[in-house]
Amino acid sequence: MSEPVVGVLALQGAVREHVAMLERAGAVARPIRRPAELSEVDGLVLPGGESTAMSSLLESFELLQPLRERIAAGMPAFGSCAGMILLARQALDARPDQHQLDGLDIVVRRNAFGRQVDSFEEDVDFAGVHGGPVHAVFIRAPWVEKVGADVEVLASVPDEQATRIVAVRQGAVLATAFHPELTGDERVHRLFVRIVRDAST
Ligand SMILES: NC(=O)CC[C@H](N)C(=O)O
Repeated sequence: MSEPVVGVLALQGAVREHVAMLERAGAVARPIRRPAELSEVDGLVLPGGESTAMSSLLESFELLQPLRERIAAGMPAFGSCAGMILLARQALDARPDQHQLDGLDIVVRRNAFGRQVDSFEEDVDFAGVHGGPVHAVFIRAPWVEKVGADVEVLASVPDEQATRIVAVRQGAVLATAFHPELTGDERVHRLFVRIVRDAST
């Protein structure tokens, strides 16, 4: 297939950075705000930002249902930070009315590292990404507290109490608690573009 078309949910958050990284990773990237635009992409990135705000914007832009349906039908999706929270089946420490897209059989905890440190950076080994560890930028990041049987853990970091899961994949859905779009290293985006290509052929 030629270059896959990958949307970036553009309601709020780090949209431009993802667009730039996707283009470097060999995709045609498009900001997405309307259901009609969503139907034209082969995959979608849900950026970091604020999951509570994004959740209510998804509803007011009438994207919540179409997005749930496309993800359930197998559209590849990649969520970073707030995007990971939205893709999860359940989010702890979230507002009770926050919407979940249910694309990943995981339970995440919002702002989980935030109790000790708001933001930090760390080099993490990332399964499926070759050429050395990925420099991970965490900004009021969630961690993954529970994973279902079909979920692959791709990266973890040590915390004061335990090792915390910070990157996962289930089928064509990928998520990181950190922001690979902020580092100039497009290897995680390349992995996602490969997932999109494989799903479309
Ligand atoms: N950098 C981020 O995306 C932070 C996520 C934010 N803490 C939230 O709950 O949505």
